Amino acid sequence: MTSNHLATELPSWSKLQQLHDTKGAKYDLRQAFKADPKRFEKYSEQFKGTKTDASLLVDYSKNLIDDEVLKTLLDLAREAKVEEQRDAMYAGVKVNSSEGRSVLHIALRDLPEKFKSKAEGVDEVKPELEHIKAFSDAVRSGSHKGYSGKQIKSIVNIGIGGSNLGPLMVTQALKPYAKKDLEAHYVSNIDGTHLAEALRACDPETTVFIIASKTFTTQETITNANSARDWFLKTAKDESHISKHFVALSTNVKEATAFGIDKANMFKFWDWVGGRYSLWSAIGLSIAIVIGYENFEQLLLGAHELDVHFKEAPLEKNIPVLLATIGIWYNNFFDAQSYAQLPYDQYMHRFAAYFQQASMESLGKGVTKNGKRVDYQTGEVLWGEPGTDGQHAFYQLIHQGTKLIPCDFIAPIETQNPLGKHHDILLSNFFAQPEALAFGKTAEEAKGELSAQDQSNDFLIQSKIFTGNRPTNSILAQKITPATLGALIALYEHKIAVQGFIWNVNAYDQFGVELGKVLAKKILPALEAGDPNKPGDHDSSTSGLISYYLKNRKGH
Ligand SMILES: O=P(O)(O)OC[C@H]1O[C@@H](O)[C@H](O)[C@@H](O)[C@@H]1O
Repeated sequence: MTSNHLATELPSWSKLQQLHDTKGAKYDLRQAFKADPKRFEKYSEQFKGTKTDASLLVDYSKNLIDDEVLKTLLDLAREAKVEEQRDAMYAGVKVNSSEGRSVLHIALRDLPEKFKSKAEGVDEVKPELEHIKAFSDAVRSGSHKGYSGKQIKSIVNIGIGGSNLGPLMVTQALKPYAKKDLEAHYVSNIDGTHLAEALRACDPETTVFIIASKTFTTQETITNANSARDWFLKTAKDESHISKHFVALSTNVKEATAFGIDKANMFKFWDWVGGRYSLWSAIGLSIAIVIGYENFEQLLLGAHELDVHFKEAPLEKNIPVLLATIGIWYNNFFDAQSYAQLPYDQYMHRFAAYFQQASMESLGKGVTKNGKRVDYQTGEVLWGEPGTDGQHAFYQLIHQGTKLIPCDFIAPIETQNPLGKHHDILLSNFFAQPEALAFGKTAEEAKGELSAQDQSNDFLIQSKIFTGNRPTNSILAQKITPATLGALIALYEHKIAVQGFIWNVNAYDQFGVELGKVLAKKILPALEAGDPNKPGDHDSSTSGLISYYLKNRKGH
């Protein structure tokens, strides 16, 4: 299923522009809620797993939308053939056209084999899960021992981008499910500090290194893995001990073998698993080790149930489609420059960082799948920090700044750590912030709060006005369990897919990360040679910086 369109050519695009100009820009949420007491019921959806405890309530009523806007957004989705593109993706059609690959992270979690996706390797998913189960069980139970017979106490996942952010985010978000006597470290940065700090906390006799790299050629990961091996061999001495302490997660068996990893210690996945969608694959091995295979399976099943919802719910009730199209409403018609994910759950502190890669690497594209340059905005700039920390840092700008920043607020109903009044206080903030953003404070109200003397102080009155009409979605999860987290991640993955379908960009390649890598490889020899007078052939700025670095570096 290919589509040829520029989003601006779809009939509903100009209608949305009109709707924005005639009423969207002036939309008043106070009036909208007053006019329709059932607005919350109308503009909210519940998602409940049937075989898992996944449970989400998504309230999108505090958006600058009415029935006509919503209908037109969904018309836009239909005109862009979102449903057909989704079905093609699920079936295994090579929708990643530039790389000639299917996009089948949904197949990794299709444990009930509902979608019958077709691609080479789909039938290997379950045996590979068995492999993950066997290894994670062995590490957790202590039956997998280090070379000197001791039980494994630490794992170090060495990987970057999609081979790091997913497992890191999930193991943090699900920390209450983690095995207590096992430390997990995640090393991604080429900055030696990252590895050095992790190794300081490890003992070579009781550490397993997980080298996670789809391609197994990524400079940071291979360099870190080599340094980890050197560190290990300094104590272990004998290379034959490596097999008990190093495993590889990769699609590239050849490179992993060349690195010295035993076939039995390789966990494979397939080219139809994009790096930023890979936590469900062997890349999730560290998740299975940390929270146990049964919980890992719940994560997969929760995501699968959301996959079923995305596939089967009519667009009007389809949560990823609703969030995606409402996002487009602001991104393309209100010129919103960014979008914030604000989890009110301390364990989810890497959630926005994870979706920064998933969303921005997927949708940061300027050409359509047919090679036409787009004449509209694509990927949202995604950012966020957990509440309430964010409130005391950057919310001022969201409330009263000049930029429109649509936000998603996410919170669990049940906390993992009941502690006095804490959770109610946290949730009171979770409820209050979207309320304040939507309804603001008028000049009259601001004036009413001032002393008689200050009521004529226009600066004070103006400064205390909250314009309101700042849009938010509020997502309440019952509890951040493995299945609910799986569903939540899948929800946002599909939001990305829908936006990609509508903007008609390939959300599954990443050519934009290449150029900098190539230039760094050209620069490295000059740094190694160390002659400040020979920085290489560059512009005066780059040469000047390299020379300055070479002149001033010490202790090299
Ligand atoms: O897993 P690999 O092959 O080492 O790749 C890691 C990351 O490498 C980056 O260059 C890519 O942009 C990411 O998409 C990817 O996740």
